[in-house]
Amino acid sequence: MLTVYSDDHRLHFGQSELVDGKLQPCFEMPSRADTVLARVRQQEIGEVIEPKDFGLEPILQVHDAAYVEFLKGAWDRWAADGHSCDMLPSTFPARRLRRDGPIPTALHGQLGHYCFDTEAPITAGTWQAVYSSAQVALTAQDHIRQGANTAFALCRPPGHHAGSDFMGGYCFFNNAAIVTQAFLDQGAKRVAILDVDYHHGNGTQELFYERSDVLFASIHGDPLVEYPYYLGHADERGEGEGTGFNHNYPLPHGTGWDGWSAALDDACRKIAAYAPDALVISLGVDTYKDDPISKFKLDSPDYIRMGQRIAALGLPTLFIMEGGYAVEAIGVNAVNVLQGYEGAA
Ligand SMILES: NCCCNCCCCCC(O)(O)C(F)(F)F
Ligand SMILES: [Zn+2]
Repeated sequence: MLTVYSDDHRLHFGQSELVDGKLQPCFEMPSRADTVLARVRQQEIGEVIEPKDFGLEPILQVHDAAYVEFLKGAWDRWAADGHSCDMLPSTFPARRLRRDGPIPTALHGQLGHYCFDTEAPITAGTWQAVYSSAQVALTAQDHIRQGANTAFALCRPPGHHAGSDFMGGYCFFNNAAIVTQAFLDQGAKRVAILDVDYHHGNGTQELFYERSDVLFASIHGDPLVEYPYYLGHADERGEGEGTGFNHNYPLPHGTGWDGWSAALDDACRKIAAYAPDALVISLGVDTYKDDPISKFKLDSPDYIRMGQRIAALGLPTLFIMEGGYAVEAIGVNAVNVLQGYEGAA
């Protein structure tokens, strides 16, 4: 299995994550990608290549142009104002404020407009890192377009919380959505996205919610008790054209393989019935029992089973790296999915 990876991820390392009222370096740190890459190499799962540059066009098929423009110029404006620390929002358009009113000209006003939480710090290298992360995903997708059955996009920063015009939850560009749209723009009739990250892929859901050419299925911590809190319930089944093409599996804290895999089996049945031309996996491994910010109980062998179950669908499959914060185990767990998929485990 081909892996696509870029060292540019290192340009993004937030020092300001607000955890229980105190700022600390972000859990979403460079060593995450380094550990996965080391495991990919040690297990010799396949070639590792740098991304090609597909430009901004595929990103603009998913993300709002003004949002992209803001992201591209944000740090320079922040630095010009004399700042050198991470750029974080502090004011957001909550209910009954004008969310679709005039976008403020003030930098802080724009920042709050384009964020849904304080968990996507913009740093000096963030733009380059997120641009390259999207190119990593697009290069892996291109490998499948050219006939491969599968590929692994070792993306960092992740993407599934990013919507058309907002960042949040360590995410800026929605890599899974960008490659899904690329499949469709290249002629695919239907694409399924299976999000196995511990957190609901609110951005991915939002992007395709009213469409029937993308089926979205997500297995995640129940939003009643888990981030992102405000989307991801089972009653969210899509809207208009998209009704019936969105499937959420919210699960309680403490869920282990038995409960988790029952949801996986149901999601796979729905994906098989949908008969997509391609399958995109938002591969987060923060479902792991020792993950510092998550509360499921999967263990490393479970990720092999996860890969085997996904392989049984017999679809061209593109793995997109999302979350996972137990850095010592992230390599084994992520690559276990890939090896389980390939039957090598
Ligand atoms: N007390 C709740 C703190 C929540 N902090 C933010 C969690 C973000 C999770 C990001 C992720 O793992 O879903 C991604 F895949 F996008 F990286
Ligand atoms: Zn997550």
